[in-house]
Amino acid sequence: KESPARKFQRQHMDSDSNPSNSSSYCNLMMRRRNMTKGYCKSVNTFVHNPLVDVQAICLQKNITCKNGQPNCHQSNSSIPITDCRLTGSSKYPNCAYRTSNKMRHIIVACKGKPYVPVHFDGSV
Ligand SMILES: Nc1ncnc2c1ncn2[C@@H]1O[C@H](C(=O)NS(=O)(=O)C[C@H]2[C@@H](O)[C@H](n3ccc(=O)[nH]c3=O)O[C@@H]2CO)[C@@H](O)[C@H]1O
Repeated sequence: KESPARKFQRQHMDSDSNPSNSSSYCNLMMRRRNMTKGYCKSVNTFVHNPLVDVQAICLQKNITCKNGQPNCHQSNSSIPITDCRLTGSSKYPNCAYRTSNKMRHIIVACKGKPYVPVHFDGSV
């Protein structure tokens, strides 16, 4: 069974690539990372920093998550991300995404021992 930490890495980590402004990045990556099975995941962010840098965000002060839980943390610097957003004309199983590269502070929820990212809460 996939752990929450591994699921976060599968869904949100892409340290090896720079934010590519190729419009096919999201179409490829959403499939490759298994987020188009059964339904097209509507919004997903990939983070392009090394995993250790994203794990270090859990050491920042606690802030409230969107769901009200108190275990979120915001990166103190802005980092390169790629937001993937389903297009209106997308028809399952052909999930079509708009790819947008951004520099943002990201907000993650952390959990467990070791205390690591398990959920992407948003970016600012
Ligand atoms: N405090 C917590 N502590 C611990 N765990 C917590 C906590 N909160 C949730 N989980 C868990 O996380 C799991 C999960 O998948 N939550 S999810 O909201 O659907 C994820 C969002 C995100 O993937 C994506 N999105 C969204 C915006 C954006 O900019 N970029 C972007 O990628 O869209 C998704 C839907 O919004 C779920 O098992 C829930 O129980």
